[in-house]
Amino acid sequence: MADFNHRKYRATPAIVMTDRQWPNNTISQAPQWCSVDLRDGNQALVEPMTVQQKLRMWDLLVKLGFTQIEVGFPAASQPDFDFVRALIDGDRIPDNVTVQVLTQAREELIARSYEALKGAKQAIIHVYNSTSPVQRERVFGLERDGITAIAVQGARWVKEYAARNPETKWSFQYSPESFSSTEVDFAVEISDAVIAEWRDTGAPIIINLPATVECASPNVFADQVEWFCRHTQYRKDITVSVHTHNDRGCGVAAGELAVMAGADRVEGTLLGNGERTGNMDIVTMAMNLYSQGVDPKLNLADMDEIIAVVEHCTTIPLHPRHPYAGELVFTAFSGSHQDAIRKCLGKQSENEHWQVAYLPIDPADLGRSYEAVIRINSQSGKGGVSWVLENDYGLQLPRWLQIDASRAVQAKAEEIAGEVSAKQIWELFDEHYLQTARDTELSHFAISQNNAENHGQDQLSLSFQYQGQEIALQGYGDGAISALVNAWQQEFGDKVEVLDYREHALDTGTASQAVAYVHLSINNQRYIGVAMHRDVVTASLQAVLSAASQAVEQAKAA
Ligand SMILES: CC(=O)SCCNC(=O)CCNC(=O)[C@H](O)C(C)(C)COP(=O)(O)OP(=O)(O)OC[C@H]1O[C@@H](n2cnc3c(N)ncnc32)[C@H](O)[C@@H]1OP(=O)(O)O
Ligand SMILES: CC(C)C(=O)C(=O)O
Ligand SMILES: [Mg+2]
Repeated sequence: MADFNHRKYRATPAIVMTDRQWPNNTISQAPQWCSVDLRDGNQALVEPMTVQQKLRMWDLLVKLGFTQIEVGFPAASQPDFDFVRALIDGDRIPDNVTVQVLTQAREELIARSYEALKGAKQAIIHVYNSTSPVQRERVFGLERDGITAIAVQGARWVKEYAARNPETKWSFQYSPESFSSTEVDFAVEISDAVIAEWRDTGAPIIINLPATVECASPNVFADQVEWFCRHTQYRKDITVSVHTHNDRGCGVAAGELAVMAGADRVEGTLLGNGERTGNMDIVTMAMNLYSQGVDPKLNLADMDEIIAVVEHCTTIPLHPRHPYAGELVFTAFSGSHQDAIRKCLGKQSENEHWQVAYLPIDPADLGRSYEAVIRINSQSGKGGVSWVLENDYGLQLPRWLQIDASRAVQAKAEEIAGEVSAKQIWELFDEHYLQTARDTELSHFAISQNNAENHGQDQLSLSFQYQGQEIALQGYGDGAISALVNAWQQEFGDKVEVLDYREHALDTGTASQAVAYVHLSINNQRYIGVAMHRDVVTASLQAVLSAASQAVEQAKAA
């Protein structure tokens, strides 16, 4: 039995700050994005990406509009080194894109990183060392001063090697790794020491604050970032970047709150691949901005391509409920959700803001079709069933028919304990309504329109097939349906009342058809008839016969 004991843990200390500003801020523009798919994402894979896979990911990142891309840790392995060379030697880096590489603060690794970047037009050298108490005490066995000395020495090497490679426009980036677990005053102190080392070079400086391990709620991270921004001596001279992980499931929230707290730049990966539970998911954060009317400055419209490339490169399948991208995220099974979506979509016009219940964004923006939005199982109601019949088969069911049809579909869903496809819904509709119409097929009819001989009414004569017999009827009425109802009453002695009648044209693609729906009360019992025909009067008469014949069947069975 595992020792499941919460007393083994303690709370991450909160930041003492009574005048925090970030909760009052909103995000009105996208931060700078830096993709770390090819480094942090890659280092978390069971099988790191091959050069071919990296190139495919690279091409996608460039296409999406990333202008800063961390391409690897070239001093760590030959494939990482070769990939950076492939980008530079293959002239694959567009002028507006800056590559970034990561290195520890060790001279041989820094030297190798510069070697990898030789010939790049512009590049960011990203150096890090770890700063939290656990890292200081248990991993490095050093006091704050010793840890600061590693960072400053690393910064000095970075500066020196940059000076030896002046053909490249360099930017310098420092990460106090494990920032989220580091005392804020020390994070500021060590970062300021690094900045002081770099300031005289004139190179752009990025200080990247990582939640290497997410160990507190996102508001605490936002406090740490705000505290950092307010206490560094060099706020105006630097770009403040954040790099969050998702250990508590709040990587995106922490990224967003950090931007509210002053971060200019956000590092993350597409769909959140990365160490342990992943890096902060740039797709989700960018789409969150998009859904608030903020230009995310990334073009994520071809979501299916993004998923295909990420799955190919990471060999990790996407969760079907992954925000914005998963197969099920724009799908509603619940009846009341389907009903609300159908009503809202019917009222949504092109030139207004999106106002559709249960759909935070328009699925069409990401190349998703509306057909996939509403899917039917036992949780679905009449709204969903009518949506499918309308969208896929062009039927605009009246409300009483929606209710009746959804009962049949519900029964089927319960029987199969699963999803009922659009095709199955159509088959049920056909079996329940259209088959009865075929069983009472109209052979011929003739109407003579109202004239004096007919007492100002229409005269109808018709015959139809019923169980191998040809049955003939004749009657008068105000229109064909009324004449048929009167004829039926007269012939069979039933009390028949038309409760409702609808018809509409149905574009089947090849030829235009009409569909008629009739709701009859026969001897105080309700019956539904539906029929299709290219002639609307034929469809109406057929629908009445279909409904009436059910009363006959029921009387026989009683
Ligand atoms: C949170 C992050 O994602 S950080 C990035 C992590 N990514 C990776 O580590 C992937 C790439 N790294 C690697 O492949 C390897 O670590 C290499 C090739 C770079 C280096 O490998 P090695 O030299 O064998 O050693 P290793 O990484 O284990 O380094 C440990 C040594 O470096 C020191 N060290 C670790 N990090 C740093 C750092 N950022 N700066 C300076 N020294 C460091 C350690 O104190 C330790 O020193 P010791 O040998 O004197 O005890
Ligand atoms: C190297 C740093 C930025 C990192 O990946 C982390 O701390 O998570
Ligand atoms: Mg990381």
